[in-house]
Amino acid sequence: MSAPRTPVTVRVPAKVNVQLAVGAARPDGFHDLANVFLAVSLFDEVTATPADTLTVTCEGPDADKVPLDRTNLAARAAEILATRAGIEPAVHLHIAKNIPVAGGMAGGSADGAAALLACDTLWGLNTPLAELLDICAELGSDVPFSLVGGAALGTGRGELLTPVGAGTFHWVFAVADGGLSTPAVFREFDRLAEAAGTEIPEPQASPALLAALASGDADALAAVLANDLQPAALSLRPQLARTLAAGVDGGALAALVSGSGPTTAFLCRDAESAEKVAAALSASGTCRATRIASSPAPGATVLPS
Ligand SMILES: C[C@](O)(CO)[C@H](O)COP(=O)(O)OP(=O)(O)OC[C@H]1O[C@@H](n2ccc(N)nc2=O)[C@H](O)[C@@H]1O
Ligand SMILES: Nc1ncnc2c1ncn2[C@@H]1O[C@H](COP(=O)(O)OP(=O)(O)OP(=O)(O)O)[C@@H](O)[C@H]1O
Repeated sequence: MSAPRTPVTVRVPAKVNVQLAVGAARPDGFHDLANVFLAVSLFDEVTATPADTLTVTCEGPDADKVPLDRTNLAARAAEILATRAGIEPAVHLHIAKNIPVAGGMAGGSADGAAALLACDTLWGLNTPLAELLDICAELGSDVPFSLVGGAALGTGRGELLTPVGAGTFHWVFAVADGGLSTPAVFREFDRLAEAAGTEIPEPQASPALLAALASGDADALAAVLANDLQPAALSLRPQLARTLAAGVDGGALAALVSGSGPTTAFLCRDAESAEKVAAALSASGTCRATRIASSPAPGATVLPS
């Protein structure tokens, strides 16, 4: 067990949920999900450097919206890992943030998973993957997927992962002004369901969606994309409907809210079409910025030093 003295940098992807089926609220406040995660090629990087105490810094266009105290998921990951190993979390964590903050793309979760892997490597712990995944689940429902990446079905509250097949797809993401709180979107989902008075069915992964995802057929996937949180996100942020429409008018095969939003995701036929959709979204004035990405992307990865 020898710990490298040089800094360790981990690259970690954002996610989009191509199916997000949400069940009724559980007694613990969480919702059971059938959550088909897809990692996309928008990345944060977390660098762990030996230090006297645990500190966090962040750079990037949204850096001012990222907490630098112990509530940062990267700091929490380092603390939990150090406590389990019986050592001090003597590390400086620097986050190069490219994933939209509070955007429904699991940016904080990504940094938690990246910091965990970076610290595990820096401290030479070689923690087994199953144990790393347990720590990820303790950090948040999306964090296990950020560690493994690719494409996976998440059940339970989203933390129990089964890998699924995925061909290549091209995406545009429209970044909105301001974020949406994930708990607030789930609460709005509950409120809308109660107002509608309908029974919420058990969440089930769609066989048609899994087949379309595996085939790499963008038209087939476009026909079955589904996010049960979308009505709740639109209820809290009605102007997102204009962004969704602008992307479809601009040539996207399909549009949906990414996870709990407010980032919107546009599935495109190919890389060339994605450029055109991004330009149309920018010209529409209905979003703050656009990002082009492809999927699937690898999970948290240590970069060569
Ligand atoms: C919307 C998604 O991003 C889809 O992947 C996730 O379900 C959210 O995952 P996350 O941000 O990691 O969420 P967590 O940190 O685990 O939980 C934050 C809050 O979101 C709500 N929450 C989250 C996950 C879940 N399956 N049911 C929930 O109701 C709960 O109010 C919870 O207190
Ligand atoms: N490393 C981090 N990066 C960004 N936000 C963080 C981080 N750590 C903690 N947070 C807090 O988490 C909140 C949600 O941020 P995040 O970017 O993870 O949202 P999200 O992408 O909507 O999450 P999800 O898709 O998992 O629901 C932020 O408003 C911030 O207060």
